Amino acid sequence: MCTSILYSPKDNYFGRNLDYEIAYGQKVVITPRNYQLNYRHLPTQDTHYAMMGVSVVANDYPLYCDAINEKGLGIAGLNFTGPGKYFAVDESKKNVTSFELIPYLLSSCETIEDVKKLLSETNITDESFSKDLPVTTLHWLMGDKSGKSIVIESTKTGLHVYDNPVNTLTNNPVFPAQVETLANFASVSPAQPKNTLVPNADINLYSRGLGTHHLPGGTDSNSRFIKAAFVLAHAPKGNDEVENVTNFFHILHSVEQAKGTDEVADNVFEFTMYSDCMNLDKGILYFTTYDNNQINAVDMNNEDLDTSDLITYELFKDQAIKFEN
Ligand SMILES: C[C@H](CCC(=O)NCCS(=O)(=O)O)[C@H]1CC[C@H]2[C@@H]3[C@H](O)C[C@@H]4C[C@H](O)CC[C@]4(C)[C@H]3C[C@H](O)[C@]12C
Repeated sequence: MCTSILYSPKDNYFGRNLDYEIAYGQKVVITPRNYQLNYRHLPTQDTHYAMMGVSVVANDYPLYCDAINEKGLGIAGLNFTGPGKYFAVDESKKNVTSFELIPYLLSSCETIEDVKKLLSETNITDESFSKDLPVTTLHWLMGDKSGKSIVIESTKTGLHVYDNPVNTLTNNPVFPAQVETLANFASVSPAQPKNTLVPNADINLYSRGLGTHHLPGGTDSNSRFIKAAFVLAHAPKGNDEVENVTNFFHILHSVEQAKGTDEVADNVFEFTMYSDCMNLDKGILYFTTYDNNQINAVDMNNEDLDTSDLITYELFKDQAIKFEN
């Protein structure tokens, strides 16, 4: 399972938990403006917006899991097995494979309005990158500097783009059905509840936090959707970068998966491999990983973005415990 959010206290922060059981050797990857972007069905782009995110690099191609561009547009791909469906090439549309979608959108769009326009003439095709890296069915959360986000879903009924009122995305079911379930938890609150159950009885509110008693805590995607939407909606808005990056990771870590809690096959467990937080306004990617709680960062503006080769940084690191004695 995965969870992605857009948090906008002042600057806008976009990112995700990547929960899975298979590591693909992801790195932090910057694609500079003059890296040649090739597509299966579209013309090569010799120059485009620079982008940065978490990616697998295969045959010198950036296979992004999530990324932002230099204009402050962010995107994350999350598993969407079941409802998700890609199509054969459609000559009346711009055809883009699912693994090209992130560079395709980030290379030329500045806002989610630009994305909506481009997607209205786009078909996502069902071709794989290679035999070893087959097609994965995803849906995507995208956010920009306006503080608004959209969800992109390609299903058997076609390509859909939904405005996202809660700036949160997890996995199944389809996004409109996910949003509908929020109603079941509408009374969840950070405040202590009023006794409307048996108003005449004197009910002892025996614990703090009883307003969240019905908040789901499971690792399933609907539970994480509700919980992340709640924690995000009530997150404080800090004044400085460190405070807001810290808040961001607390929101994501409220739905992270500890090893041993989500069994996907006999004795195989999904867990939160990494969490990232990308400042859309400043072009900085912060990250933590399962084995390293330290917040690490890469600032794309500290690189020469007018170059043509991919720039990579290690993502998975060892734990760094600071002994005090
Ligand atoms: C597994 C990841 C999604 C995590 C997630 O949503 N987990 C929930 C699992 S489930 O619902 O409970 O089954 C997805 C997100 C982005 C995906 C990667 C990106 O799409 C980039 C390439 C695309 C290639 O086609 C396959 C390898 C790959 C490198 C993908 C591997 C894998 O499918 C990733 C890493």
